[in-house]
Amino acid sequence: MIIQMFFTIVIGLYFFNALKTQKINKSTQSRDTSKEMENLKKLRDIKLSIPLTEKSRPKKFDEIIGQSSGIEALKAAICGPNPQHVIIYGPPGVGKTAAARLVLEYAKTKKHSPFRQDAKFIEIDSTTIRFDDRGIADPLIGSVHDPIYQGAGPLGSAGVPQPKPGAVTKAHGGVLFMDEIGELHPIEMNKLLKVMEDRKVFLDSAYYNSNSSMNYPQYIREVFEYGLPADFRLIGATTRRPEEINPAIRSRSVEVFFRGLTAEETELIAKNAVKKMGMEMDEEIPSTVGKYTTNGREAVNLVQLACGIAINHERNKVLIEDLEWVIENGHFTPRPEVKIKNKPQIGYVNGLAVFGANMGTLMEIEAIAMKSRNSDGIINITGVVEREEIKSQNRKLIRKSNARCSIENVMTIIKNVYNIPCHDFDIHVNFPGGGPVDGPSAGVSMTTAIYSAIKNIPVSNKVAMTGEVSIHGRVKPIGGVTAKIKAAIKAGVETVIIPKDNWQKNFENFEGIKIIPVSNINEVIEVAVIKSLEVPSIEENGIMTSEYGIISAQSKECNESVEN
Ligand SMILES: Nc1ncnc2c1ncn2[C@@H]1O[C@H](COP(=O)(O)OP(=O)(O)OP(=O)(O)O)[C@@H](O)[C@H]1O
Repeated sequence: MIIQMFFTIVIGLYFFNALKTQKINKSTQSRDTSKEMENLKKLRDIKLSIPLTEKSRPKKFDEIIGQSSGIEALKAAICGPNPQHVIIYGPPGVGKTAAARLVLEYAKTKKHSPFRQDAKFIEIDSTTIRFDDRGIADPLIGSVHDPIYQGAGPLGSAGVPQPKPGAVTKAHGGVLFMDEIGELHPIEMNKLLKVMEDRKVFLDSAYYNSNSSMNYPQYIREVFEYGLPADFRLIGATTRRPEEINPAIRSRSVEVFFRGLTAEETELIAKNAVKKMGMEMDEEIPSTVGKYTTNGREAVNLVQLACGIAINHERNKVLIEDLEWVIENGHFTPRPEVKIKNKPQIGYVNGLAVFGANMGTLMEIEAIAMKSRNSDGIINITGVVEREEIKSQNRKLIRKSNARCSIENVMTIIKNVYNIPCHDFDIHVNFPGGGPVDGPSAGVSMTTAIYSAIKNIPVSNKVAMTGEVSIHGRVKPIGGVTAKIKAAIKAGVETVIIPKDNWQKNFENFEGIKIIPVSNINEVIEVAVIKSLEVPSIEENGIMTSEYGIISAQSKECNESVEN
C-alpha cells in the first residue's frame, strides 16, 4: 500500500513538472513571437518609394513595346485549349518577364482555356537553385524533411518523414515561370524534365517504407505512394541562344523569340517612364535615351537617374543636362549607327549581318586587288573576329568565323563564273569595325567586293546585299533576313538583294525599299555594280585613286599596257 502510494506520488510529480515546463515554454514562445511580430509590423511600416522600374512595369500587353510578334507567339502557345511549355529567348531587359507575367491572366479570359481563375503564376530564378545531393532543400522540385533534422515537430518525433512541396507543385494547375532557365543546374534540369513527363513529383525518404507496419498519416502515405501533383505549364526565359539550351527541354517546348529594341522603341519607353514619374522633360530627352540604350530596362534606369537629379535640384522638369550628366558618369556608349556612304566606291559593298538577338546591321566590306608579283597571289582578310567563346555552366561553345574559308569559295566562284584568274592577284578584304562575321551569309558581298576591286567597277552605295553563294554561283538562303532588311532601311539603303529562297509575301508591304530576290551571283552583280561609270585615273602616292575610291594596282598595269 505504502509502495503504491509512493509510486503514485512520484508519477504525479513527474506529470505535474512536465505540465509546468510545457506551460513555461508556451508562455516564453508567445512572449517571443509577439515581440517578433511587433518588430515585423514596424519593418513593414517603413517603405521607400516604389522604384521606377516597378512603376513602369507593363500592366497590359500594349505597354510592351516592340515585341508584338513574340507576344503573339506566346499567346498562341499558352492561351489555347492545349497550352504548351514555352521558352522565351531574348536579350536582357526587353520585356520577357513582363510578357510572361501577363500571359496567364490573359489566358484566363479565354473560354476554352483549361487554366482556372485561381491558377497560380509561380516565379523562380534558376540561378538561385543549387543542386543539393543530400536532397534536404530543393525549392524547385520539393524535398523531404526527415525525422533526424531539428525542428521536425511531433511527426518527426514519431519518426515520420515530412514532404515539403517545391515550385513545381505550387504551380500545379498554373504557370511555372523560370527566369534564366539556361543557368539551371543540369541535374535539376533532368529532375524537372522527369516532373514534366509524369506531371507529378515523386519524393523519396529512407524513413518511409511502404511495407512498414508503422502508422503513417494518410497524407504522408498518399504523397510517397502516388506523388505530389505537378501539372503546370513551364515558361522559361533566357538570354542564351537556343543551341546553348538543353535539347530535351527545347524539344518539349514552343520556342518564342523576343528581340533587341530599336532606338525609336527605347525612346518611347523613356517617354512613358517620365510620364509615369509625373514629371516634365526637355524635348531631346527621349531621342537621347534612344541613342544610348538597347533595351527597356536601361532606358527606364537612365530616366530614373535623370529624374533623380532633377528632383534633388527641386525641379519638376528633367533637363537634357541632367541626362547628359548621367550618360557621362555612367560611361554609356551610343549604339552603333552605320549609314550608307554618299557615293559609289570601287571594292566597297554594303553587306548585312545579324548580331545578338536577331538585331540587323549594315556591315561594310572593302576589298583591294593588286596584280601579284608571285605565281600565287596572297589573300589577306582582316577585321574579322575569328573565334568567339561562350561559356555556360557545363559546357563551352566555340563559334569560329568561317569568313576565311568562304573567301576561298569566292575566289573559285570568280574564276569559275567570270573566268578571271583571281589567284594572280594579291587580295585584301577588310571588315571595318570587326564583328563576328558569319562567312557564308557574307558570300555575295565578298564576291561583289572582290569582283569590283579586280574589274575596277564601282558598287552602288544605295544597294545592300546578303546571301550565301555556292562555288557554281548559286545564291543560297541565309538567316535573319527580316532583321537585315530593317537595318538596311535604317541605314538609308534603297535596294536590298536577298536570296530567292528567303522571299516572303509580306516583304511586298515594306515601304521605302526595293527588295530583289536573286538565285545566282550574276543577278547580284547586275544590280549592284555600276558598269556605266567610267573610272578616271589620278595617280596619287603610287596607288591609283578615283572619285569612286581606290583603283587596284592591276588596273594601273592594265592602263599602262593600253597606253603603251
Ligand atoms: N519592351 C518593353 N516595353 C516596355 N517596357 C519594357 C520593355 N522591356 C523592358 N521594359 C522595362 O524594363 C523592365 C524590365 O523588363 P523585363 O524584366 O520584362 O525584362 P526581361 O527581358 O525579362 O529581362 P531579363 O532577361 O534581364 O530578366 C520592365 O519592368 C519595364 O519597365
